Amino acid sequence: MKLALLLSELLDRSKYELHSDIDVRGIEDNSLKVKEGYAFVAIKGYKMDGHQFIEDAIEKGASVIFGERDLTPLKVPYIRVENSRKFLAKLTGAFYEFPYRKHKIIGITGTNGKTTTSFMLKHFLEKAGYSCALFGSVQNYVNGHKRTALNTTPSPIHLNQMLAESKDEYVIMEVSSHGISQDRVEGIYFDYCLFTNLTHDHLDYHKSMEDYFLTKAVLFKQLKKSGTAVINTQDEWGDKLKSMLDGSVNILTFGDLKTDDLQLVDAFTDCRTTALLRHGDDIVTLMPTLPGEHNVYNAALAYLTARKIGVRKDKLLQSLKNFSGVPGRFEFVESKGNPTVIIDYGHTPDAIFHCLTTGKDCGARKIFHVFGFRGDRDQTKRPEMIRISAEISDRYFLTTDNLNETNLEKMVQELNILQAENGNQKGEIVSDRTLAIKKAWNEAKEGDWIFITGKGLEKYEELYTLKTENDRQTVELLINN
Ligand SMILES: CC(=O)N[C@H]1[C@@H](OP(=O)(O)OP(=O)(O)OC[C@H]2O[C@@H](n3ccc(=O)[nH]c3=O)[C@H](O)[C@@H]2O)O[C@H](CO)[C@@H](O)[C@@H]1O[C@H](C)C(=O)N[C@@H](C)C(=O)N[C@H](CCC(=O)O)C(=O)O
Ligand SMILES: Nc1ncnc2c1ncn2[C@@H]1O[C@H](COP(=O)(O)OP(=O)(O)OP(=O)(O)O)[C@@H](O)[C@H]1O
Repeated sequence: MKLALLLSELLDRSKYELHSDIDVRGIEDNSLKVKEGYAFVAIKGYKMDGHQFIEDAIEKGASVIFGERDLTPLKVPYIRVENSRKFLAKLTGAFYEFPYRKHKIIGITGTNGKTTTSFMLKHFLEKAGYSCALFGSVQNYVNGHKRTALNTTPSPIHLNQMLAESKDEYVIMEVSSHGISQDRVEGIYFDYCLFTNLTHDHLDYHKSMEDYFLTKAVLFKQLKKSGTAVINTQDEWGDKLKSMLDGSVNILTFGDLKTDDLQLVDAFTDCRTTALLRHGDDIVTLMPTLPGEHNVYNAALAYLTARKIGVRKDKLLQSLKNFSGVPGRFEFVESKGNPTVIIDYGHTPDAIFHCLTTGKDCGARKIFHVFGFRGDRDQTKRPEMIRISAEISDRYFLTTDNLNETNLEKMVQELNILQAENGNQKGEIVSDRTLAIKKAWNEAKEGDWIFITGKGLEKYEELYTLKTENDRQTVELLINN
């Protein structure tokens, strides 16, 4: 594509008219991936500064460079832009001819429940006959095919590539706060934006809950004029979001007040929570196949959105019965005569609270809990997670999750301090995750429930004693021995 055409909607003509005829064959922000004729956008990142790799990009064949710094003339044209991240997203959108415009776009944000709500909504829409792409943390789905997901919200290059390839009528995407703050969805306008909840997480990145909230709120500024915000107002931040948006966009709310569009009237909590809801003048009984009141909230948001899209109530209730769950979210591993094991991705205080409480509601005799913390990630949530586990479970094992840049000795030292300050005598530190699971397995009896939280079905990144690849495989090994 000629540079002039590519930039016509993005920059003032004076910035590029001398180079209008340059042919741009692709776009990259990673010099290692640049090919002949590509545009390279230099981004100042968290670890590195892309401006350092400009020469590298030129050597690989870049035909034009964009960046934020004033630079001495280069071998190829250099165009300075205000904000490289925003520009990369807009440039990629233009390169793929604004592919979001071909689809109905649904963005889901919030601390917990994005993946579950997105899977439920995809299921609802597909059962109603719509084709549906999904971009999220478990996997991406495009034109009915699965692809590996590297980030919850893909980079703008990957995102626009997938939007361009997708022939799906609807595209559902999980939008993380990192994705929003790094402008990965810049230039994309949404038909629906959903807000699940906001609780303690990512305060290593956002510094305060207010800052975290304001980042999430940015997504709702990208609603189309005809778009709708679907908000869980039971959550205090959801309520705040509603007040912030009131009068500026269409809003639908799920909550426990008469003024809510979908009102939670009652919830009967046993293993499969049944919820009685009022939708306008209609009474709806939701019974998600996934246990827990939190999954009623997820199902309610998906239901409200699908109804607004036009799917009939009876179709939705019928398809909810066939929902087969989400990989690694309250995933049962059951075997005769053994304890029940639940593998769950929960890695926030609120998530483990909901998970363990659901175990109690399901009639677990004793609750065993195996969990750890990601190295280099929000350390302020750790004490609360231990306090919740110590209060609800009968026995808990603190172990390792992905260590990232932290070394094992340092993590174990931290676990010891955290346990001494926040735990109780029910807790024990077993740093090898597979051995922690084994210990829980050996102590628990039939009728007890073992919760292994934090990783879902993610692959282990550390080397452990049992040579398994994830929590599920570890449990299966123990069952079969
Ligand atoms: C801290 C963080 O979020 N980093 C994200 C960010 O990377 P960055 O821009 O800071 O990259 P950097 O390594 O500093 O490099 C700067 C620039 O130099 C370029 N470079 C680098 C080396 C080189 O040789 N040549 C070169 O050109 C890089 O391509 C980049 O453009 O932008 C990248 C592209 O969009 C992301 O892939 C990357 O996500 C990393 C991998 C990550 O793990 N992020 C996590 C925290 C994240 O985003 N998580 C959320 C979900 C959170 C949740 O809900 O749990 C998500 O949406 O996935
Ligand atoms: N509505 C909810 N409220 C509180 N906790 C929830 C809710 N939904 C799910 N959870 C818990 O959070 C965990 C992660 O759920 P899910 O993957 O759906 O959320 P997510 O927002 O995609 O998370 P992440 O951003 O970490 O990928 C679940 O395994 C469960 O323990």
